[in-house]
Amino acid sequence: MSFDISLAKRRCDRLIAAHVTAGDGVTVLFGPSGIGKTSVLDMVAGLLAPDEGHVRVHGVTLFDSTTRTSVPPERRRAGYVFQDARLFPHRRVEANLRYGERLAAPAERWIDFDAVVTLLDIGQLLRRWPATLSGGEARRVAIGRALLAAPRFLLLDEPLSFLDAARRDEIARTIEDIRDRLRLPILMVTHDAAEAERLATRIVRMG
Ligand SMILES: Nc1ncnc2c1ncn2[C@@H]1O[C@H](COP(=O)(O)OP(=O)(O)OP(=O)(O)O)[C@@H](O)[C@H]1O
Repeated sequence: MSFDISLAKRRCDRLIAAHVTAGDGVTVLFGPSGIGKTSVLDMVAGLLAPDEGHVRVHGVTLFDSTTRTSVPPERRRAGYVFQDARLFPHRRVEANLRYGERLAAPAERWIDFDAVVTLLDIGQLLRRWPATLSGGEARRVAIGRALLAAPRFLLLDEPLSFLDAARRDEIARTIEDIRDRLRLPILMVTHDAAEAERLATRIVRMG
């Protein structure tokens, strides 16, 4: 089982709850804006504390309220790609990627710099500053930085939002490549039904 997640949290008078049991591939959390999809990714990553529940990935417990287990975020081996890329603005693309690489213990690395650059087709961007990148380019670099940190799973928050049709297709193909070639389990959030249909191995509806 890739993901075994059951979480609940009260936030601003809203009860956020998610139940996911999923094998390999892309698991899409689908639901309307404000239902708590990003909050669920934050809880899986360890950035937000659930009120109760558990998070297990590949059988490893990352959080369990009954045993008061909570693995710190930096030890969860999550590759979290935020909706707004969050590249370091004062580092060139290559330095952003190298930052991810340095987060991975050498023994845990399963993909190297050149393979990531090829997979994401970002070789021509390495000397550029983040401020000069298009939305789609910035997102590809953010995915690359996440992969270089040797994650055991990826968390993608609205990876196709705010892009034109051609760029959306590009990122969608990248996600399909990661799903099919790297075989990395992906938990992805979207409120777009077509996006969910295209990429999902399974869809978990919230709300
Ligand atoms: N930092 C915060 N502090 C308190 N409440 C928050 C915070 N961030 C989000 N919320 C609330 O938690 C609820 C879920 O928000 P969340 O962003 O997880 O939803 P979402 O489904 O991802 O929405 P969207 O698709 O608009 O990003 C909302 O009611 C929101 O107002």
